[in-house]
Amino acid sequence: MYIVTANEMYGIDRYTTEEIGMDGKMLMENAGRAISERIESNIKNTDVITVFAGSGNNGGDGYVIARTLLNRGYQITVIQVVPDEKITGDARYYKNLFINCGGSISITGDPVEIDEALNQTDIVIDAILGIGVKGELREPIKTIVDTINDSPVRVISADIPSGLPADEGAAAFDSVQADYTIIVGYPKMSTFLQHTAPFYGEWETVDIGFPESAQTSLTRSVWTDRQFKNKMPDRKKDSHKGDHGRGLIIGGSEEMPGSIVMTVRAALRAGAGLVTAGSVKQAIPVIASQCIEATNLKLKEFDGVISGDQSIPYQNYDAIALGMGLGRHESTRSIVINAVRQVDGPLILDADGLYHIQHDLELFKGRTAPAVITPHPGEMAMLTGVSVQEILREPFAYSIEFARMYQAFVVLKGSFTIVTAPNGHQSVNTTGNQGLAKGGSGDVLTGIILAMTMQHEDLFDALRNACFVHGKAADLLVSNSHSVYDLMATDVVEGIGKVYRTFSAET
Ligand SMILES: NC(=O)C1=CN([C@@H]2O[C@H](COP(=O)(O)OP(=O)(O)OC[C@H]3O[C@@H](n4cnc5c(N)ncnc54)[C@H](O)[C@@H]3O)[C@@H](O)[C@H]2O)[C@@H](O)CC1
Ligand SMILES: Nc1ncnc2c1ncn2[C@@H]1O[C@H](COP(=O)(O)OP(=O)(O)O)[C@@H](O)[C@H]1O
Ligand SMILES: [K+]
Repeated sequence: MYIVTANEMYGIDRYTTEEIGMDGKMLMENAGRAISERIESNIKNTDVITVFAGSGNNGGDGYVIARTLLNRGYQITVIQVVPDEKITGDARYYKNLFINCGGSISITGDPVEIDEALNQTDIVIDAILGIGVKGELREPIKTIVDTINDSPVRVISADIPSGLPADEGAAAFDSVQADYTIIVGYPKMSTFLQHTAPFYGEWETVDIGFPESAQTSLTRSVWTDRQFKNKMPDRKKDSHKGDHGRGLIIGGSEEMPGSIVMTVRAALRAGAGLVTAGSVKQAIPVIASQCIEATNLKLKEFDGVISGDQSIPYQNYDAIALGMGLGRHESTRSIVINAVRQVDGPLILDADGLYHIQHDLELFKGRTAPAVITPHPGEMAMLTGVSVQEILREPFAYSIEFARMYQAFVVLKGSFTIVTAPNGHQSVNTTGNQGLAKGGSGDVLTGIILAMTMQHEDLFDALRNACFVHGKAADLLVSNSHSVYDLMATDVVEGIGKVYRTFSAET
């Protein structure tokens, strides 16, 4: 499922009308009809419906919806929130059809009248503004949006909650708070931003007839159950442990042996053939007792942290993950710097590994093998020198800039994790829940990433599948045996098997 900006959506619209030759009116009729169908399956036939229609094509969709539901016997009226002369083009055409079918319209922006109407309404259809919104809401629309939000009525938004920007980057906005949004064609970027996603409520998309060829330039999408299943590699009956990857995980310190334990356990559960844990001598007994399937590599240490120059046979491993629980001692930096320089296979940097590399990012440019960074927004802010708020406001843009500049894969974690490839392609993970907002979840993800990197041919697929498994494990656990309160990172490791059993051909 592709994700679009407003400009990309207008481009698809233009292509469909100009190159394919489909009439714009037909697209609007298709949109209004498709939205009406979804509305019908979500309401009672006795519900009183008020459509709020604005001046643009979103208002036009509103008039198609109003006519369709009127003709199906619903009690429906339109409140047009702009003066009549603002309704032009296709919207004017559909307004006239609604009137010709006996529809009733009141033209008002008066909050008292609107409040009275809302008191007698069960369902609001929000067709005030679509993806064409610019800047702050003007009056009377701003007050109308506030009035709708203050009322307990159920709100269904057409395409996008009115006022909400389609794209990332907006610092402040006023928006209708929808209970349910029926998105035309493709989800917009704001569907997947932490601060804008909640305005959509539940959402789904409707197909209005855009041709497949309109999508060719799109490079951003949601990773779906089906894609996960298709891209999960088969395991041959005669395979041996070397076929499934030899991974090295470096991390841990005397005070933090737990995080590397979770990474190692997750890598093993996710299917790695062999895993070696490289750590300080004080952490090895903990790792060895918690992960008896792994082997251990004792690294030089000072004062309980990995320290100084090491001679690590990186060439013996198919992929390396580095950083969890390292600590931030100055003397630990050299292992990170040297790994970025020397590891000539896939290298995954996480947590304190990111801290140590922050002033030497240029080293990524000298690598011939891929690097993967797995920052949460705080770590991404540290790496890019901007605030966490700025990262959250434009996670797609910051990820792409980093990935292109340093030719690295970026896994920017969050409630919607965005995976970005060096060529700028981006994929959003929608699995996972707030039960994962706990120490250790990221360590588990890194272990899964390591295992997937060694099992997939394509690294972008590996990262997308890893994020999918991580979140889905949490989702399955929360819907069966756990809750978002008690879920722990170690449970997520045990949940990996549930995902494989549910989604993969190989059970
Ligand atoms: N291919 C497509 O893109 C299709 C789009 N359709 C609908 O068309 C919508 C986009 O239509 P438009 O481009 O006309 O955009 P809108 O329907 O969002 O309307 C834009 C108009 O709203 C007003 N406006 C903008 N910002 C405002 C603000 N801050 N305060 C008050 N008023 C403001 C302006 O008068 C502007 O011309 C989509 O969201 C969707 O609902 C559908 O009809 C079918 C096809
Ligand atoms: N509310 C949430 N919904 C979905 N996934 C979440 C949520 N909160 C956290 N996660 C996931 O949990 C992991 C947390 O990673 P991170 O912040 O590095 O944790 P830690 O360093 O404590 O292990 C990430 O994969 C993130 O995507
Ligand atoms: K809308």
